[in-house]
Amino acid sequence: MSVIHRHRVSPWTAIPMDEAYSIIEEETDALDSEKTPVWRVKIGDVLAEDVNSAYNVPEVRTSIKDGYAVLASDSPGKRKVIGFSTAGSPCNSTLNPGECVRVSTGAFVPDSATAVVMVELTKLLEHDGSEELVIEVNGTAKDGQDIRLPGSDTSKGELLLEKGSTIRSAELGILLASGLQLVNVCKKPKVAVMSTGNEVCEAIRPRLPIGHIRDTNRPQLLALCEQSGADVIDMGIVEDDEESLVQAISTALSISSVLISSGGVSMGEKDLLKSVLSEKFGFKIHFGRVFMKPGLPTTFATGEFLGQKKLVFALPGNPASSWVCAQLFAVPSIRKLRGEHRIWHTRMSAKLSDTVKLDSRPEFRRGFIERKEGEILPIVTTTGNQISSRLVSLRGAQLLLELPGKSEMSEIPAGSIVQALVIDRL
Ligand SMILES: Nc1nc2c(c(=O)[nH]1)N[C@H]1C(S)=C(S)[C@@H](COP(=O)(O)OP(=O)(O)OC[C@H]3O[C@@H](n4cnc5c(N)ncnc54)[C@H](O)[C@@H]3O)O[C@H]1N2
Ligand code: MOO
Repeated sequence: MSVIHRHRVSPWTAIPMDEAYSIIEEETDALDSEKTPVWRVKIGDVLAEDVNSAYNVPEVRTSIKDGYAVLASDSPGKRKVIGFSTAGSPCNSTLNPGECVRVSTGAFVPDSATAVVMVELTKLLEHDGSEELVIEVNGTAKDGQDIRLPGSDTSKGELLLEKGSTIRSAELGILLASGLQLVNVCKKPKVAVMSTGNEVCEAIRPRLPIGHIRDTNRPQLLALCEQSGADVIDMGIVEDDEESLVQAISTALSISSVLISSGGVSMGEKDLLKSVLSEKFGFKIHFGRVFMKPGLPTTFATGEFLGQKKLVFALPGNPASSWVCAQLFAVPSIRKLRGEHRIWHTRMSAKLSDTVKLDSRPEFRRGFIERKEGEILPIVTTTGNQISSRLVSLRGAQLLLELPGKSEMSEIPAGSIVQALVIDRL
């Protein structure tokens, strides 16, 4: 299209954030799952089924203490040690009055025993040089004392991990403890990432011609998607012309479920992403602008390619815009594709350290938090100048402040409580 024919007013309504979130949730379907041997399940995998315990834990009565299995009905005094039950070597001798079995923590408690007395409450009276023969128990034991009953930790059939749980170190142990051999794990989405723009160059180039810029969006987006659980595919930099875009997008869609691009979605004559997606691929553009800052021209499209549904996040080229919009839209979508239940960033309250002037659009300022003595809420400070081109406004960002658009209120004073989305470790 020649520049003389470009739109002079955007044909795209800037939709509110909530609507954009709903569309993405609606259009993203969890991918299929596959049966996987439990020993192959990795940190970050998501379960596609509930995991129930295949047996009781513990399976038998076990000792909570290192000590002696006794009859609670015996009075304090001497006990003959008739055997020992250690973890892995159970002893099931029948106890008569005045007898005990030495037990260690986690070991089987003989069926006839009714309590365990810990070693600290006993005295050694006789031994044969290596083994205890007679001990003395100080005080009386309560019925059931220090005995862990079968199924008291988890019972057979109990829900251990819910479908949609992400495997972390604790969940890995719980999964292995379940006794399952195979478990359904969600497949990871393949996400292709490309940068567009004739001025965009590989970041590692030592020198760039005037008017060119280093591609920082693509490495950032690849890292963010990978960190969010996707298998990423680097599609490189694509020139701003229809033919190159069609070619690159076709390749990307043939090997991925999701395409994330940056650049080429605004009002310039080279901003071809929307028209290429709708006219050359027949994709539905669900939104072409969102009433937000940064990221006004953020575009989301879906369509069929080679018989499969594909999602496209065509993000603005400005570095802060592409990264913030990927956090807000692409990350939750990746989480949903890979079967996670909680897909949206956690929201928290924080106290503003400085007064902020509001923009006409709702704004997602980047911030970091500090704890101050005497303050209940964490204090949030923004990362300086928030212009969308300023890459370093992303540095150290833990939160995206959810600031409203300007109304009768044109600023939020220091000390006010604001809502923020948690995007990194606090
Ligand atoms: N007339 C209008 N102009 C602009 C509007 C508008 O509504 N009317 N919207 C502005 C907003 S808001 C944004 S955000 C940008 C987004 O524009 P594009 O997505 O078309 O992005 P480009 O023009 O291709 O690039 C913008 C900016 O970002 C730099 N860039 C691009 N790719 C990369 C990359 N991979 N790594 C680092 N930096 C990149 C590029 O050089 C430009 O400086 O449009 C406004 N304009
Ligand atoms: O919406 Mo844009 O990202 O402000 O420059």
